[in-house]
Amino acid sequence: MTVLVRADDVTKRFGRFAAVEDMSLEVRPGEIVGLLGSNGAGKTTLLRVLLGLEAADAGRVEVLGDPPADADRHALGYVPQGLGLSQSLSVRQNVDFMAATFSVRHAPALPAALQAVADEPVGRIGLGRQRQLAFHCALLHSPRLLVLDEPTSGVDPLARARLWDTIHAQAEAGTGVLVTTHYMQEGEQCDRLVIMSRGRGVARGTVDDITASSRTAVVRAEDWAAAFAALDDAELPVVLAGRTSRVAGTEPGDVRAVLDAAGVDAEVTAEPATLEEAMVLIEQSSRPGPR
Ligand SMILES: Nc1ncnc2c1ncn2[C@@H]1O[C@H](COP(=O)(O)OP(=O)(O)OP(=O)(O)O)[C@@H](O)[C@H]1O
Repeated sequence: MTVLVRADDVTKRFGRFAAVEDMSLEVRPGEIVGLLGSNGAGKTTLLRVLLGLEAADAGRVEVLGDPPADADRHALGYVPQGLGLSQSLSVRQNVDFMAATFSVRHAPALPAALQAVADEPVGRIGLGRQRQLAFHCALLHSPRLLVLDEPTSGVDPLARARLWDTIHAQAEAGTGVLVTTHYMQEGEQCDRLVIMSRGRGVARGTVDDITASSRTAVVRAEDWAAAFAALDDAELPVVLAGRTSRVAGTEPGDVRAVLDAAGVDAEVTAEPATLEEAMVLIEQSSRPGPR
């Protein structure tokens, strides 16, 4: 099957600092690939290299079989973190501008929420609608590959769900989607994930692949506050989920020993880690050790 975008061992440096190092990934038609990682992991830089907005210092990138600089722009839709809209132009003028850029003769109708503010300058409409507009503009020319950099950051849960409906509809129609996100619930909506840490790819696969090797000790106690306090005092990486304490990457036996020493009666079981817990464990284990 066609590969829409492929990166092989890509490195991008700013001065001596490698923002992206030996990164490889590919996106095929109809799949949603999530690029996850903490702030500064290198996600945006990698997207910019894939789109030809930054030149790689090493490695190879192909967009529909061509180097990014020669890639057919009509095949690409991009929603950057900053949205790329003209703030002083109205909603309708932004759409007209993008339609003209891509020679789109029959632009799809504006969604109702944008129709209501069609003549407002973009700088005066809310962030949720601005994101919706950026999506609308990126999709005007029916791209084969959609690249989204934190597309739902700062929007309310309902607007986020709607944007994800659009992403799924695009993928179902055959568009390949590469999306960065900080929200783990969004990671769970992707077909595959690539996790970056300090510029490198540190894990990849489906959510199940990524969480499979990580376990969490789960503590249920009548005196849940005492259980949490004992585990926290022992400096275990404990978090509260309702009245249950979760200690990712820690053996139940070690957790039980702490609770026994503190005289807290509790049931301790091992469960699969959530994606968020697995991410924290992956991030910790990929940290360089003390020199
Ligand atoms: N033009 C640049 N010049 C120098 N350093 C840069 C430049 N662009 C990015 N960096 C650095 O490269 C690293 C990766 O940045 P990048 O924006 O790619 O990370 P990110 O994973 O997208 O982070 P975030 O989730 O916060 O957007 C950061 O340390 C950043 O400061």
